[in-house]
Amino acid sequence: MFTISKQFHFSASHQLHGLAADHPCSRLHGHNYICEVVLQSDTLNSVGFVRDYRELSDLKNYIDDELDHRHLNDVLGENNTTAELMAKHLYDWSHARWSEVVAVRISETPKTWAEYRP
Ligand SMILES: Nc1nc2c(c(=O)[nH]1)N=C([C@H](O)[C@H](O)COP(=O)(O)OP(=O)(O)OP(=O)(O)O)CN2
Ligand SMILES: [Zn+2]
Repeated sequence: MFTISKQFHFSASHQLHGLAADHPCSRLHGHNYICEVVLQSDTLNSVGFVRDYRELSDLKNYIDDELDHRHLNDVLGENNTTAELMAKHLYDWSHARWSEVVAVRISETPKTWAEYRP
């Protein structure tokens, strides 16, 4: 099995709901996010790629246009904007385009990662 991944960086604000009132993440705040998309395949194309990293540029465009420097609560509607749910959102978006996508990981801080892998 071959595994490749690529990271996409963006900055955005959010506010989590359902937490204790004194939880800092109940307040409006922001992160420098990293989205890492993971692709796997048993086979390689004629060049030797699972998929050309450059073919993932539509995800970069989506992140730049729809998520970067935006308020994620507005983008995701009523949904909470936890890292777990952001990973699921970006997995669904990516897997619909590239069948080799098996997981998406989201980092909000240098110490944290959340992964969605069905
Ligand atoms: N399982 C999850 N826990 C938390 C999430 C999340 O998305 N999933 N999100 C947050 C906050 O939005 C934010 O990520 C803060 O995280 P935290 O680790 O508390 O960040 P700090 O820099 O304040 O942590 P330190 O321990 O002070 O370094 C919270 N939890
Ligand atoms: Zn946060």
